[in-house]
Order: sequence, then structure tokens, then C-alpha cells
Amino acid sequence: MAQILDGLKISKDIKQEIKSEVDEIVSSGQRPPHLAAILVGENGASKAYVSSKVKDCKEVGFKSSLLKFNDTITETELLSEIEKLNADSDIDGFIVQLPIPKGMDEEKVIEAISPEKDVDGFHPENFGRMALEMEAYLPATPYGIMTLLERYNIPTQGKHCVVIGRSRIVGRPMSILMSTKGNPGNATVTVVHSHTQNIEEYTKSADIVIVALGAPKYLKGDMIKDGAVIIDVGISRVEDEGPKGYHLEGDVDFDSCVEKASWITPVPGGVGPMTRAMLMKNTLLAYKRKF
Ligand SMILES: Nc1nc(=O)c2c([nH]1)NC[C@@H]1CN(c3ccc(C(=O)N[C@@H](CCC(=O)O)C(=O)O)cc3)C=[N+]21
Repeated sequence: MAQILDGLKISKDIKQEIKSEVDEIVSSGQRPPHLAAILVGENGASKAYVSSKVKDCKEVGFKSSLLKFNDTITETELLSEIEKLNADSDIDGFIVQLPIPKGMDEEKVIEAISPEKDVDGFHPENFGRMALEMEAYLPATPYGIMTLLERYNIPTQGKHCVVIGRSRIVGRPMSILMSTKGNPGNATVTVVHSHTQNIEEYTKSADIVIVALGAPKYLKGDMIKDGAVIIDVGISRVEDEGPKGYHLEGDVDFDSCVEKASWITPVPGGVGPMTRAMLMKNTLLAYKRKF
């Protein structure tokens, strides 16, 4: 039976470390770090994520600002809100919660964010810096996974890591970070996606499988090898009859994979909380203006 990579616990440790630093900053008379979030429209999951970010800020002692707009806001208006945050010296970092309403140009919106305030690490300048192994704001989910592997001392050097999915915010940056020089890092990486034939051929030979597809229970136990490390990035809301009306499902069929894996992340309580903790970390870095 696999051991659990407890993202919830590690995220609490990280938030505690951040809080200690913030306490010192504040007791020396300086203002605390300040994160802002832009939320457009009424997506239920987005609202929940953004309010959890506000809660995280409170926990670590950051100031936070939430800017909410109706989905009637035009792209031009949104871009001018971004400009205001770029220019506001009281704000260290901000994010534009994705997805933004259909019809808006996501690329243009992300490029409008000043790279120094792009604590999501989504701006092409940060992506490029990351890929070149320069200091950069790393996207929170891949950064969270790297941190989780680091804190559990999971060996990655020379291991075969299969990343399922090639999204801009998870799969692709994840594949880059795993192949990057360092520890964790130095892995041999295969990226598989919707055009890959016989995905199981790759996953069966993987020492580490990172699944970021958004397909509930996609990865089954018979697709992995004994002792593999399984990282589940999926967080699909699946409707049910319970009081909330839904529950979360990962991309990993936990029950069949837990039998074979050596380490596995749960959903909830795995990668999701790490993502949130790394956003706090990036905001602290932005405050300190490291790069
Ligand atoms: N600009 C932007 N930045 C993001 O980082 C971003 C985004 N847009 N859009 C949506 C995705 C998704 N995302 C999650 C963060 C935390 C959890 C999380 O904390 N999950 C908990 C469960 C939360 C629950 O119960 O619903 C867990 O897995 O244990 C999940 C998902 C950030 N995203």
C-alpha cells in the first residue's frame, strides 16, 4: 500500500513559515505583503478558489484585495483594471482568476500583467525565465508539486517521469521543472496528451506519473508499475446527492492505484492546498522584490 503525500499538512507548514516571516516584517515596522485578485463573472468554482485565497492571505498575515466584476465588463475595461494594479505600489502581486469569460483574449489579459507582479507565473516572461532556469515566479501548481516531492525527499534524479497533459498552467511547466537541473529535477520526462497513442505504454514504465487532465479517475492501477509515485492534479466537481451537491474527483482512480504505488497524493488534500500555499510564497517573493 502506498504512503500518502500529505499536501494539506505540508501546505500548513509552508503557510506557518510564511507567517513567521511576515510577523517579523510587521514587527520591524514595515507594511505586510499585499495580494490582489481579479474575479470576473459568476463561476462557482472560481468564486470558491478566490475566497480561499483571501482566507490564506489572512492566515499568513498578508493584506488582500478582491476585485469583482460582472461578466459584462469589456476586455478594454479589464485591461485598464490590470494597468491600475500594475501601477499601484501598495500591491506586490496579483492574479486574474481563470477562466475569464468567453470572447476575451486570455493571452492578451495575461500579457498585460506586469511580470514583476505576476505571482501566478503565467506571463510569458516568467514562463521563459523558468524554461531557461533563471529565477522566476513559478506557476503555483507545478511549484507546489516540486515542493511536495522535495519535502518528502522523493528521488527524481534519473527517474522516468510521465506527465499526462500539456496545459499552459500545469502539464507543460511541470514537464519543464521535472527535467530542470536540480533536486527535485534531473528527471527524464515524457509528456503524453490527447494525440499520444497507447498512453499506458508510457505510464507503465514511469517511476513518477503526474496526471493533469481533468478526467475523473482516468489513471487506473493496471496502467502503472509497482512502486510508482502518483501525483493527482485533477479536481473535477462531480455532482452527487449529498448536502453540497457535488464532490471532488481526481484524475487518479485512487483505490486501484494506492495498492500498487509507493507514494500517492489524495484528492482533496494533495496538490490543491499546495497550489494555494505556493501563491502565498510567490507573493512574499514579490514583496521582497527578488527578481
Ligand atoms: N489565475 C488563476 N490561478 C490559479 O491558480 C487558478 C486559477 N486561476 N483558476 C483555477 C485553478 C484551480 N486552482 C485550485 C487551487 C486550489 C485548489 C484547492 O485548494 N483544492 C482543495 C479542495 C478545495 C475544495 O474543496 O473545493 C483540495 O484539492 O484539497 C484547487 C484548485 C487554482 N487555479
